Amino acid sequence: MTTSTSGSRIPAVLVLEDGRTFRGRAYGAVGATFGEAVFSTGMTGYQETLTDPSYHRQVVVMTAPHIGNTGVNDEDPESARIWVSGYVVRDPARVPSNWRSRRSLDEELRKQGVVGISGVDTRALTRHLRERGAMRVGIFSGHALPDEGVMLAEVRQAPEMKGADLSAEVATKETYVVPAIGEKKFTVAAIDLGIKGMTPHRMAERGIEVHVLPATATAEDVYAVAPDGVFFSNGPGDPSTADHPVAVMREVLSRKTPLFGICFGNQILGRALGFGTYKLKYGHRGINQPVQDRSTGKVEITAHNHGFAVDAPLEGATDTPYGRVEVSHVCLNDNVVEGLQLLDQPAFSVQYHPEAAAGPHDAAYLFDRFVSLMEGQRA
Ligand SMILES: NC(=O)CC[C@H](N)C(=O)O
Repeated sequence: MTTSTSGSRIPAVLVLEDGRTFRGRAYGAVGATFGEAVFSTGMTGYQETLTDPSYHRQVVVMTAPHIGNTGVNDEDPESARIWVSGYVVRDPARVPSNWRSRRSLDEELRKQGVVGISGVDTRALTRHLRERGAMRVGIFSGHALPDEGVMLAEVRQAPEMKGADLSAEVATKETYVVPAIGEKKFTVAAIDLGIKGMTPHRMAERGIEVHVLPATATAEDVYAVAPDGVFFSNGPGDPSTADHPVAVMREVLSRKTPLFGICFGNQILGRALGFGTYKLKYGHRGINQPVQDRSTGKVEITAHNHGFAVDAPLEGATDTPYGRVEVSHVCLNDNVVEGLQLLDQPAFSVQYHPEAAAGPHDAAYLFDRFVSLMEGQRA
């Protein structure tokens, strides 16, 4: 039997920056942590969520009440470590059960020093965040907790997500290559702004050799790999700070190289084309978000993790220095822009996660569209 904090008696308290508090018990590491409080509606896929670098500096609240049921395996992580800065659950599994499970989730959180809290009414907390918006939060655990006023002051001193430039903190420092599976058909330069492991894998499955470059890569670095296409990844932080990738993308657009972006990559395309980005009240996070592909009219259920969005006109084409652009995808819950498609050159992006880790596979066709753009360029 592994020791577990899921039955822990160590007190913990969650303090929101507006002064609301929730009491519970320590889960994972014991200590104090800070971040932006956000909620995820995924019923499964907690390992993918925890290890998605886009969650850097966020404290994730799980709306699904039972977390940890399938333990922790060695196959599902999306990167080499847990990135969330804190984790909030209602009722952690006392005994994980799955053929792939190697250890319990609370053990893994402790091993990686991630402070969490359990026994919280995560529905009430989520409703609060939905009404008031995402905000800073602290989790404090231990037998001798500071006064509430002290904790609140610490929460209010933590950095905000708005204005945060975080890609370089999570991205690879060195270029690495993910080989094509089977016959190699294309080379893609992928700018790592916080890339999830499944993304190059989805490309590799389609015969693409993926050169994953650091967030600081220049256009020269990109073209040094002689790419058939260029990809801009997901990543943490505020897209309004991403001036360097925006400049690199403009170079790619001016050369008309096939281009695909996911999530942060979509926001960077928006900015490269001259649109603004803004912070959503509480964002989209989970694996059950309905999106419409306006080119086919089809509705897909998709995985999301974004707190910012592109401010582009939903109807009609907009003229940009790189030709006309249309909003290709919209979220059916709130009409947020979920994709951009250039009409006069081979470039597009989506705000959500076709790599589906975790999440439904409805949007896998987007990787095929990227392949078609690269084929079209060769024809
Ligand atoms: N998953 C992502 O790429 C997120 C993009 C950006 N950090 C946001 O919150 O909107």
